[in-house]
Amino acid sequence: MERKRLLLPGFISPELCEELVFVHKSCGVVGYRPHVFSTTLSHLVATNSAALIMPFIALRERVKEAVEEFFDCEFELFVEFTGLISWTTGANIGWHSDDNRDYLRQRHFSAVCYLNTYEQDFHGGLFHFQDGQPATVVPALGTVLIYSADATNIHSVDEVVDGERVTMALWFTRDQAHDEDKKLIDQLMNAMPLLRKEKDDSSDSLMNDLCGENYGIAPQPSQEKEESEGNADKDFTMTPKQFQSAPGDAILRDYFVPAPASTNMYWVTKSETVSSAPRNVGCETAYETITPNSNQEYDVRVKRLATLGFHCDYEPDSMLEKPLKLKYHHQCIAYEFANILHALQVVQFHEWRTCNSSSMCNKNQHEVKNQHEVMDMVFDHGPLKNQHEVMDMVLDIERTMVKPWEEYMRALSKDLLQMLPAWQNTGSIFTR
Ligand SMILES: O=C(O)CCC(=O)C(=O)O
Ligand SMILES: [Fe+2]
Repeated sequence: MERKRLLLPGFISPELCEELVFVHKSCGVVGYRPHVFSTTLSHLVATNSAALIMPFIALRERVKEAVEEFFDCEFELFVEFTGLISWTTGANIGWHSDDNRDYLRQRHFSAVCYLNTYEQDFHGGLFHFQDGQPATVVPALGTVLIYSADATNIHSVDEVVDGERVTMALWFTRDQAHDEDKKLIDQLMNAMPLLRKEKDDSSDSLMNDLCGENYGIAPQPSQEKEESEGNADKDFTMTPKQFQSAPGDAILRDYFVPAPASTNMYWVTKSETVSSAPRNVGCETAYETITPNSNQEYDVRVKRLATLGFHCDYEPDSMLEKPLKLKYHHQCIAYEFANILHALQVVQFHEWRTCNSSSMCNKNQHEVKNQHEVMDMVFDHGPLKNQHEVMDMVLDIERTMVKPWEEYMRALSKDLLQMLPAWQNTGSIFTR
């Protein structure tokens, strides 16, 4: 019988699953159907977060190779779509095949990568094939499900009844005209500020720092010396040896500060509501969980921050894209974020790295103190001396949260800048 589906448990490491969930929870927008959120690679590039495509690249390539091997079509496929998709309470999909619309006919194979686990992270959301085996797929962190996108694989997904079900969806095509890589490479070449033709001396200097001699940019010792002296009081999170010439803040910000998409892409409306304007929601409004309540409208970024205890006062239309400060419960935090997306990325990054979820925390329990516990200790308990110590450790948001995030983004940016010329030359996105 012709092969039509394959289940690969444990295909993705727990660490990578958690990293991709971090990307989704800090960058995702409202999806194509109610209760669904999505993060496409092209959206990451468009919101000045191109570095965050890096965690996808090797996995995307490995899944493509697994699909080609299983369906015996080595070197014939192109990735047509890559995206993180999450389903919250109420989301479901009835019987369908993945190529069931005229504009989807180019989709030949599907891969669903499960990034979290049934009955641990969400309830409901089981996957079913209409006929054949397996009849039901139970989503489990790290599992990849591969199937042909045609009518031999009619499937459905039960309604999610609680929590947030996160996947990476990939579609593959034999039709080069629908190759996602080419479009992404073009978009990257236009979006990366330091690769633009009009780049100035300071961007050359940053390129040198990030990429060494890969770009053939001559070092500028005298200028570097001046710059590093001029920025002597600034710590850009690199050791002096790695990073002798600190670039100007403006360039660094160009690199790392995300640029939000339009507000309506983050705004979840009541499905019944047709045209009401977004409500002005103050920071005291309770947003305990991402699980949407059909009676509420909300900005998904504000809600995700609130889920982790961080609140901001804002006017939906104007303030979120401007510099803003957060409160942790009722305590003001002095650090000013460039915009709400910046705040969300930093907070979600810290949550991921100090997380309470599966693998990492189990491994590092004695080393990593849960953010919430520490914060609660700061504000509610403990002798004053200890409070000060903990305050020093935690409330210095810039040092404990912003800088580690910058360091992570810098490392990814470096990898991206190093890969981009090869991607451009070959017209395809690959790691090796
Ligand atoms: O998330 C899943 O398990 C499958 C989703 C699906 O069928 C689709 O997006 O077409
Ligand atoms: Fe589907």
